Amino acid sequence: MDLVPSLNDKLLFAVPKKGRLHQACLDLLHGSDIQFHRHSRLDIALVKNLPLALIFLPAADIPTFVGEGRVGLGITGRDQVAEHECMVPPTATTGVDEVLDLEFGKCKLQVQTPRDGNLAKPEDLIGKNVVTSFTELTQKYFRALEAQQSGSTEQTELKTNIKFVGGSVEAACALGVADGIVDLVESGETMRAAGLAAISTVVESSAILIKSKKPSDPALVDLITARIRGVITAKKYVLCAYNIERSKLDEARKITPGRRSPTIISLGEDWVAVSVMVLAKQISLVMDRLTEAGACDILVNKIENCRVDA
Ligand SMILES: Nc1ncnc2c1ncn2[C@@H]1O[C@H](COP(=O)(O)OP(=O)(O)OP(=O)(O)O)[C@@H](O)[C@H]1O
Ligand SMILES: O=P(O)(O)OC[C@H]1O[C@H](OP(=O)(O)OP(=O)(O)O)[C@H](O)[C@@H]1O
Repeated sequence: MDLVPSLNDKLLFAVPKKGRLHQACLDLLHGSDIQFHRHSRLDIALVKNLPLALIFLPAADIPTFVGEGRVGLGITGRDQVAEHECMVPPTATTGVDEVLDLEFGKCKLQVQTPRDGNLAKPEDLIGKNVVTSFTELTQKYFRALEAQQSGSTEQTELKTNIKFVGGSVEAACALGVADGIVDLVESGETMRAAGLAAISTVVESSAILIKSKKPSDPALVDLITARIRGVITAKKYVLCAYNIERSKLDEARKITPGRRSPTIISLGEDWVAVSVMVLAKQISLVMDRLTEAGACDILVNKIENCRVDA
């Protein structure tokens, strides 16, 4: 099946084809009712219910495709955008704009050295071998460090030797290829298992929705952004409902102010029913405090989807 001709009138949306961001992106598309069928081995899928086509690409390549403009929207890590922008600085018409922080894929790009060695500060790596998949950001980082150390603003040749590897970066020190590495850390398990410790952070990252400077269908970009924002917000909040005596309502409102305000329904002269959005990670504490304040019949519901102000 030749899909390419049918892409002409479609907004293209790049999604990581594998790796750490892939499944979370598929869940987000599902939650946003972006319906598609991907044929096996095909990296293009037409969306059934919107004038949109998904392009499955490596996360590292997505800033290039969106930055060039033919692909209007994309999801990748902020680290990948930063790496790309070091290599190809954005102009008025090229490069990408960040639309939304998607609040998954959180990690840090960190300088790491052997735990039992004597390289405790990033300056100790100047003039040594550093291995990474993020060569542009690493060069920028060591260039700044070397300039700071020499006290000169003049650009001289980089003393630190930066080498690229595509994966399993953490093996480089043990194999004698590197004195230190610059790699992503989330839980820190990979780093600790390799006998390494983080000595500095280059950038902090999470998955982001990006768009090109002039997408072919800005209205559709806005619609997809609103849908995705709704799914992200729904995951972050729960809906809490409780009953309370009217005389205790002021205290309860302080505990659950809501995003705009709680919804309050009268249950006769003395009692009210309250319904309010609460941050999911705070709900246990909020329920404890509501109980103390005299609330009863407290119920908590998941929010499947929502449209609320940013
Ligand atoms: N351990 C992690 N925790 C959270 N996010 C991560 C982690 N590792 C990578 N990421 C994010 O996911 C993006 C893609 O990284 P990943 O290593 O999955 O890419 P890949 O190279 O396409 O896949 P693979 O490693 O399977 O070849 C990174 O740029 C980063 O933003
Ligand atoms: O701090 P942690 O939770 O252990 O995660 C960090 C690891 O995750 C990423 O690699 P990934 O497993 O995606 O594979 P890769 O080494 O092939 O890139 C990253 O490059 C680290 O190796």
